[in-house]
Parts: sequence; C-alpha cells; structure tokens
Amino acid sequence: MILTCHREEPIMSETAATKETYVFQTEVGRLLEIVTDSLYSNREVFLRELISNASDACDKLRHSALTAPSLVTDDPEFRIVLEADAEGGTLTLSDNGIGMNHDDLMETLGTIAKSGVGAFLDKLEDGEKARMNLIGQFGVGFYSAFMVASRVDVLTRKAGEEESWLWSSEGKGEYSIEPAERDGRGTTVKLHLKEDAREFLESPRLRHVVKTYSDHIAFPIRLGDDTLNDASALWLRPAKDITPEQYKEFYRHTAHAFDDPWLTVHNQVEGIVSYANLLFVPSMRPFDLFDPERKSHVKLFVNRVFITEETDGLMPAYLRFLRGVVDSQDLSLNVSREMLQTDPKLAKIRSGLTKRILTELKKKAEADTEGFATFWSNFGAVLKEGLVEDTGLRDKILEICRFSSTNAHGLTSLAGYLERMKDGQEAIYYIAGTDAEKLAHSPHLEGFKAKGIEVLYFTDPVDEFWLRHITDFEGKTFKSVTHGAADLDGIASGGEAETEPSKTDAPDIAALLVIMKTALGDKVKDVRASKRLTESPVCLIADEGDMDVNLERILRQTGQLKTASARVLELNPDHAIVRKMFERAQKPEAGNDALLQDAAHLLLDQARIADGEEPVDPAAFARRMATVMTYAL
Ligand SMILES: Nc1ncnc2c1ncn2[C@@H]1O[C@H](COP(=O)(O)OP(=O)(O)OP(=O)(O)O)[C@@H](O)[C@H]1O
Repeated sequence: MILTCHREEPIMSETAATKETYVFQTEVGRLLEIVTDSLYSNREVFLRELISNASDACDKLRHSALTAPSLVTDDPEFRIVLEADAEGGTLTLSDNGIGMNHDDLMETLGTIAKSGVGAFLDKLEDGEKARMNLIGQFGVGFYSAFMVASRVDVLTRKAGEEESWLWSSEGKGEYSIEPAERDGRGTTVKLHLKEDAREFLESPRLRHVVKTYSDHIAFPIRLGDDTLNDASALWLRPAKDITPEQYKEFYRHTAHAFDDPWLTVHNQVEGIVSYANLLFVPSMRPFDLFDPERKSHVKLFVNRVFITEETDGLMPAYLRFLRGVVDSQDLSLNVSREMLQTDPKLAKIRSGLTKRILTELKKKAEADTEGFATFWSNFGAVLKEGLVEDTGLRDKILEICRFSSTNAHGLTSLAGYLERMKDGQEAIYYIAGTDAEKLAHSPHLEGFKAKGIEVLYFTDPVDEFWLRHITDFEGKTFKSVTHGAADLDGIASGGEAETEPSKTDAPDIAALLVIMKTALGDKVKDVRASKRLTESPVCLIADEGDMDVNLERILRQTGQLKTASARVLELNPDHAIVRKMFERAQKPEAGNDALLQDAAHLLLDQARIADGEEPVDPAAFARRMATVMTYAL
C-alpha cells in the first residue's frame, strides 16, 4: 500500500535529529510493483544498475575534484567493492564516489526525478505485453535492488562533508533516514537478500554477472583480492578488441537503458582537435524524446574525466536520440561548463560528429531498408527538425529522410520518388495529415491515383515546418495536393494508372457553381470544378495564397491561430450528384430551390467529414440530411 503524504515532512520522528520516516513518492511505489513483477526472470540486472550508479558517483567526484582536489587527497583511487556475507545473507556494494548528504537522499532515493513519470506509468499498467519494452525505455536504476532484497540500507557520506547518513527501506511504501557513521566519503548499498536470491552471495555467480554486464566500467570492481573487470575506458580501446556484447552493456550503462543499440559508432579521430567517440542510436524510442527541453544525452569526457551530460554545444538537438560518450584531450579540463559550450574546439567536434552520424545513417538507409524503417519510425520526426535548424547540412539530412507514399512499397527516399516521376510532372506531390492510413483514402488523391502519380504522405507535424524553409528537392518543388489548383492534364499517365480521369472536356457547370456560391456564402472562399476528383463528388482545398489545410489545423490545435480561413470547395463535374444538381440548377427559379440549397450545404459538410472534420453545424446537417433522404425515398 502506498501512503500519500507530503514527503518533505517526516511522518514519524522518533527523537529530533535521529530517525525520520518518509513515504515514497506515489510513482516510486507503482514503479516498484511493476519492476518486481516484470523483471523477475532478469533479476541479475540489479547488480548492473547499482554498479552503474557507483561508477557515475565516481565520475561525478572526479569532476568536482578538478576544482577542489582536496576532496580526494585522502583516498585518490576510485573503486567499487563487492562483499558477500553468507552468514548474514547480505551483499554489499561500496564506492568511494561523491556520496550523498541528507538533501541528496531526499531528492533522489524515494522519488523519481524525471518528468512525465506518472503518464509513463499509466502506459505501463495498461498491458503486460508492452511492459518489458516500456521499461527498456525508462531504466529502473536503484529501485531494481528491491527485486532481490527485502531490505536495502544505504550508508553514505558526501565528499567534503562530515556527516554520514543511513537510508533504509523495505521497499513497501516507506523509507527512513538517520544520522550514522561511515569511514570516509562514498556510498555503501547493503542488500538483505531475499531467500530466493541467495545465489548472489556466491562468488562465481557474482563474477559472471559483473563480467557480463559491467566489464566496461572504467573503475576497478573488486571482490576479495580480485578485480573483476578491465577497468579502462572502453571508448579508448581499439574497436577490434571490443565484442558486440561489451558494446551493448556499455550502451546500457551509459544510456541507463535496457534495449540494444541499433547503431554503434566508435571512432578515434586524430586532427587539429583529437577526440574519441562511442555513440549509439537506441533501438527503442526513449520515453522523454519529445521533452520540450530537447536535451542531448551524450556524455562529455576530457581525457577520461567525466565533465557533463548536458553540454548543449556537443550535439545538435535534432540528434538528441544519441547516447554514449565523447572524450577529447584537447579540451581544457578547467573551464566551466558554460565556457565549454562556446569553445571553438567543441564546435569542431560537434561538426565532425554530426557529419559522421549523418553519413552512418545514410549508409544504413541504403544497406538495410527494413532495419532503417525501425530507426525512422522511432527518430525520423526528430531528425527532420535538423532540416529547419541546420541549414548547412540540409541536403545531407534530406538524403536520409524517408516517407511513406501512395506507392505502397514501404518507405521511399526523395531520390526514389524523383526516379518514379511521370513525364511532364514538375512537382513532388504530398499530402499532409496525422495518419497515413486515413490520408490514403482522401478524395484529394483520386486524380493522382488515377494517373499513377505518386503522392508522399507527410504525417509528422514537423513536416509542415521544414516545408516552410525548403521549397524544392533537386529543382522539383514540393506541392501539397490539398493546396492550390491541380492541373494534372500535362502529366502522362504511367503504368500503374487506374481509370483515366476525364479530361478538359468536362462539362461546364457554371450555373451550378454560381448557385452554390450564393448558398454557401462566406462558408467557402470559392466553388470550382475539380480536376483532382474521379470518385468523390467534392473536396476542400486551400486556395493558392492561403495556408495549407494541415498546417492550419496544427496551428489551431496548438493555439497559435484562432480563426480558420475559408476553403475552396471543388466539385467533380462527372459525379452523378453533381450532374443532377446541375440539371436542377439550369431550371427557372433554381435560385429559390430549397433542395438544391440543402444539397449544397450537405456537400460542403461531406467534404469536411472526408477531411476528418466536423460538419459546420451538426444540427443543421442532420436536419438537411433527413429532408433530402425523405425526398429521395
Ligand atoms: N552509489 C551512489 N552514489 C551517489 N549517488 C547515488 C548512488 N546511487 C544512486 N545515487 C543517486 O540516486 C539517483 C537515483 O538513482 P537511480 O539509479 O534511481 O536513477 P538514475 O541513475 O539517475 O537513472 P536511471 O533510473 O535511468 O538508472 C542517482 O541519479 C544519484 O543521484
């Protein structure tokens, strides 16, 4: 059971300044339940998570010691020590990293300091099947200890401070914090192992788990007199000496992730600025990818010393799905993080890395179409932000972009589209919306399909934004099929053409157009005969000088635009309804024909519905529908 009370105030205090008891943040309790249930068969990962935290704590202190060397002078060798006590049934993991004080404990153990956690957990609780995947995107960290322990004690002392603290919990809703004694700085996590987790007291088992998951950790991990890992920075080792397993586990450690890397990019670059990079593209989408802060998560090291994970200048925001490490000896260790961001050497590294990643992505896109589709569905929308942000690399990014299309053979590149263009076709046609499946049935596509002209589906909101900056690809302009006139007459039909649409000899329906314009008034900007329809009677389009339909929809949804502009209603002169209406429109007194008026409104509503919108006035729509049906029956 999870109690809810303000966690800043202890719910119980035995005597002042002794033991305080707090309740977990609600989300922690929920996460604990889910983790214990779903990761059971994979419980050994708790060790990886705790070692990962210990290693991060050593990294943090080594960084702080750059400006305050006295923090480490009494104990300069960083290490992580495992101890198993078979009699007591406890496994202990100690590090001499940065440690935690009372405030740190309050902020970290007992809460989850990630935005959007609640919503994320809701998704987790939705279905058993999705769980493992979702946990992979999230990382469970410290709380995984409760999979194997019935109680966890954390004895810790922050570097440079005198007081030590004991944090303790059974993982059942509460935790306590009390003053304690610890020799020197760092953190000791003591796990009181559950009966069925005693295997983690056996040395061979521990060795195996550490070797499997934590071999790449750059600090020595000791058990008795042995050091279990290589303890050197993985990214500085030659790529040929590293196994895929080691890359995978390093990725999981550094990204706090559970999935496998989709792409690994490991280089040691010598030049005016030398650096090493070990970067990964995850195979799953991290849960906070669309966090408005758009932070990069690549860790910056200077000569093996961790500096920061949040260097704005290191990677562009549109590559924020990357995880991993960049290390350079040529950056100064002593500059502040703020100064680092404007360091021209960092800018050089950034530009080198960005180009390299784009090149690698292009290679993958060409070599493995199917595998690339996975990447694209995870991160394509983010990468496309680069089309707006990085003018210099626009062409390189466009080469990597993939789109689905009416062509229906998976995703296509723009170059692929150009190859399939019809004789006489001058534009790259697209239709924008949120859902490719719905778009596929849009009336706007009928004329294009009939002629076998391919139309791209632009389904990410970001598409509307790069389209404002990029008007063409290799000289062919991008043209929305819901925007402006569609003159398909000059384009030759291709092999895949369906029935040829009627040509210029479409009947003149001027009399009907006039009546409809009068009936609909300012609800439409104009009423015209269409060249893009072959099956549907009507569709709505944005007039040449107006904003395209989908862009306007996005801006309205995000509150950036208040009013919608009137659309042009296009009629299919060959459609039976339109022909009947035209017949009536030619009769005397047609201007007062109530049924014709109703039909005009109904057609407008029909066009709106086909676009996924509501009728202008749902009540009037229902009334007109009833009238017309009564008449017809
Ligand atoms: N050994 C340790 N030394 C110092 N601080 C620690 C230690 N273990 C945990 N912490 C602190 O507790 C925080 C929470 O740890 P936890 O493992 O839950 O999450 P995380 O490592 O930040 O991210 P993730 O959940 O993705 O693994 C850490 O960010 C760190 O500040």
